[in-house]
Amino acid sequence: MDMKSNHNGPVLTDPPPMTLTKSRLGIHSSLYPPPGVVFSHTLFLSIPRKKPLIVNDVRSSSWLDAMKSSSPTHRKKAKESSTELASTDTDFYHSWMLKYPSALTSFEQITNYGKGKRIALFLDYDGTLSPIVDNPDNAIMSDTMRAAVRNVAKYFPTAIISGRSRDKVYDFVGLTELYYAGSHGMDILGPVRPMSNDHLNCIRSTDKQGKEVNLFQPASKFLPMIEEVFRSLVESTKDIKGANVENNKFCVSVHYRNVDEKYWTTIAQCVQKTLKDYPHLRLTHGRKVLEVRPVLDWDKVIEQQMNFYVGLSNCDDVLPIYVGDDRTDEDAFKVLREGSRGYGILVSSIPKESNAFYSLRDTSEVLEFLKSLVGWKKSSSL
Ligand SMILES: O=P(O)(O)OC[C@H]1O[C@H](O[C@H]2O[C@H](CO)[C@@H](O)[C@H](O)[C@H]2O)[C@H](O)[C@@H](O)[C@@H]1O
Repeated sequence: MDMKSNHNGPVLTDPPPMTLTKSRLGIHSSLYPPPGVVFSHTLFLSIPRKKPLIVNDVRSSSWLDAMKSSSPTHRKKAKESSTELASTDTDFYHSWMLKYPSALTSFEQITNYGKGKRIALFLDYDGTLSPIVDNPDNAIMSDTMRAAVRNVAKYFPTAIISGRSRDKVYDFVGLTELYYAGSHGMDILGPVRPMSNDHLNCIRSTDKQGKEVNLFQPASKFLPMIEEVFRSLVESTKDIKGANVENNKFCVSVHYRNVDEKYWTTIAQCVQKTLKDYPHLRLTHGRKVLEVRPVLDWDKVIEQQMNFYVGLSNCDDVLPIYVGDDRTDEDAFKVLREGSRGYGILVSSIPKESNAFYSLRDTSEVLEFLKSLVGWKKSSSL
């Protein structure tokens, strides 16, 4: 595992991603040249390397820079929602949108590509379906958004992908007709299909309603380690006012949104100290959150997720659309972009570099986009 410093600060990375092909995604589109490579059914869980983890010293400015840039501040957010946006900010946003056009104004272009294909929707939860709030337990989804998600799922296979534990995100969304992927895709529950997902090393299980389901947990052996790390981080951060450690089953979130900025280094030091004892875990940055997760080949995890939902048969006609706001969603955007396979849509009210194709400003635009998809589907099937 290498330690790489980029403009976002230090991120512990997995081995360099293998070249992605459409056939590796297992779902092809006639929009792009045919791959000519046969999809392999191998299980992709990579074995963590024994090499000791090298973590950059948290006192280096890159850690703090990454932490500071991980989400707009309250002041910035207030300004963004104001109708009196400074004209320079507006200009900056509009020039950024030339690179990441609005998925609403480009809707016709997206649906033109989607004609004759099955659109599969992947929706992030926090910041995409529910607005970012100070307390993670209060990230409630509006009834209007729930109705829109329920509606869209009638027409397109729809999955909620979250960094949270699967149970927690299910409790927030509460729709049985969806697929749920918790812990950034390390915990997926889905229906049993004919020609099942056996090649993905799924196990049969039953859901809360007692229905038979497929369960995909590529990081199950990390469970005791994550539990241990969770307890250790709760203990080491207990005296930092505002710090909140969330157990997301196969990963742990250390929130610093409510911590005074002068203690951010202390938070980072706690995480760094813990990670030193666990070379098979890595750190990623989210929105005012440090996330500890297993070292896995993330391209493969994402690839498998997509195969899990859409299946491998008749997959040439699938167009995946992934909507998300976070740095962790970038992994999925990258897989879609590099495989020239589908569209990433970044939800952001501030300009930022992304692997997405399109953008939406906030959750209200996500709502509008979902409604538009339903409207388009209804009118096209008349
Ligand atoms: O993949 P996601 O569904 O976007 O999950 C990513 C993290 O989301 C949550 O944290 C974020 O949202 C909170 C509520 O709005 C906010 O308080 C926090 O600052 C954000 O980072 C969740 O609590 C984390 O566990 C997820 O990893």
